[in-house]
Amino acid sequence: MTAAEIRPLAVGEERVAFELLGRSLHATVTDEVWECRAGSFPAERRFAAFAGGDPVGVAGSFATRLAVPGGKALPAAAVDGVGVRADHTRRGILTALMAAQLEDCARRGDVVAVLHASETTIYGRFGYGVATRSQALRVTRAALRPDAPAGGAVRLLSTAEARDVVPRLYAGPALRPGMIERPDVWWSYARHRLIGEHQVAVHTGPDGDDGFVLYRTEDVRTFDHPNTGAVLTVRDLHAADTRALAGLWRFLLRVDLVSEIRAPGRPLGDPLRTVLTDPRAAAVTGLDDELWLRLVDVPAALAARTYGPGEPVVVEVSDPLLPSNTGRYRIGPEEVRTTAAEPELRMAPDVLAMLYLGDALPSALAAAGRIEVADAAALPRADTLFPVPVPPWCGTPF
Ligand SMILES: CC(=O)SCCNC(=O)CCNC(=O)[C@H](O)C(C)(C)COP(=O)(O)OP(=O)(O)OC[C@H]1O[C@@H](n2cnc3c(N)ncnc32)[C@H](O)[C@@H]1OP(=O)(O)O
Repeated sequence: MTAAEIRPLAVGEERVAFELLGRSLHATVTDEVWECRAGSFPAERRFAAFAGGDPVGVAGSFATRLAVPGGKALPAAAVDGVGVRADHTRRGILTALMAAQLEDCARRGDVVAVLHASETTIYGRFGYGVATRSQALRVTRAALRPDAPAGGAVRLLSTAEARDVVPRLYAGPALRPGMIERPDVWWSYARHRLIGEHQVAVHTGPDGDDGFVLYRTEDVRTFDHPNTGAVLTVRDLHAADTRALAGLWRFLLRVDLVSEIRAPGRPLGDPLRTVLTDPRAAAVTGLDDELWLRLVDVPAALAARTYGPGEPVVVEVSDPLLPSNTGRYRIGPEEVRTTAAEPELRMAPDVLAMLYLGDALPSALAAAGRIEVADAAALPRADTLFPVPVPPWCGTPF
């Protein structure tokens, strides 16, 4: 238990809370930084811990929607800005903030909460599980196949144009499970940092603008290596289809004086390799957990997604943090309902979250000891119900 007082952040306390957050993340908050960030750090939806009148911990969220398998977009809390002052850590402050925040999310009607974790050992205990993963690509000496989709045009935008065009072009949840809407509060900072600090190119296909990429280049020449090309880093790339994706990569690969393109945070199964003459020219250099998911309203979340064909399974969930989720659910392609039937599989909320967007396979989690199997016949059924054809991916930092 913590001795700190946990309460909603009040209007007027935003900057002092943001400075505390900055210190916990080893960042300095100058007037200039605050000017860029103030719009993305409202008091609303933010909880703080106070000790001796000073804020010593903070955790916030913004309202968004998360795409789930089948095409629905659910009300979601995107959790951000979590930090505890270094002289108050490991006293239960985060635990108290997370409890207050989850209760608040439930009250507001958020069906799920999502976050990106600074460290992977923190959030499982609060019911968050890894629901999407991403890969980092390193592209060198690559060229597109002659039969790769073509025909579109790419143009570079000025920063002012990009601030207007890119938010309208981002299609978000319409594209893929795991993606979220980017509300104004998100764009408020992204307009400064993401757009302001990157080159922005837009792809136009037969039906108009259908993709964009934000990238920056870094001059890595040295005295000993004066002819080394720059490193181009892709920061945000979204394309409506493979034609737009190929068009944007065709453009990137033609930027002069570049020796290497780095593309972190790309989806698993990115079609890039399929349109290159040499798939190995796009090497996978990293595999990361991406979006962490927490089902805030388990029955509503389970009912909102679609499932693969097959017989239902009975899953028992125990959720000490949000006890109304505790129960037995009969999950099948026709319907999801609570049941009194004996459970076939038992799992904690973080494990259900890992299955929910289709990223993890039930039998793999059972083999790892994360799912308690009461009836082994249920596992192959669960393996056909939960997975999805295209790996889920978020693609939005927050
Ligand atoms: C969504 C985001 O914003 S991610 C950014 C998160 N913020 C940061 O990483 C900033 C730097 N770190 C911090 O501010 C703090 O260490 C926090 C917020 C991560 C944790 O805050 P604390 O108040 O110390 O957490 P709290 O005391 O409630 O710990 C709860 C449990 O989690 C464990 N834990 C907390 N942080 C960590 C960590 N970084 N690594 C491993 N375990 C951790 C604690 O040991 C404790 O375990 P126990 O219950 O078995 O004893």
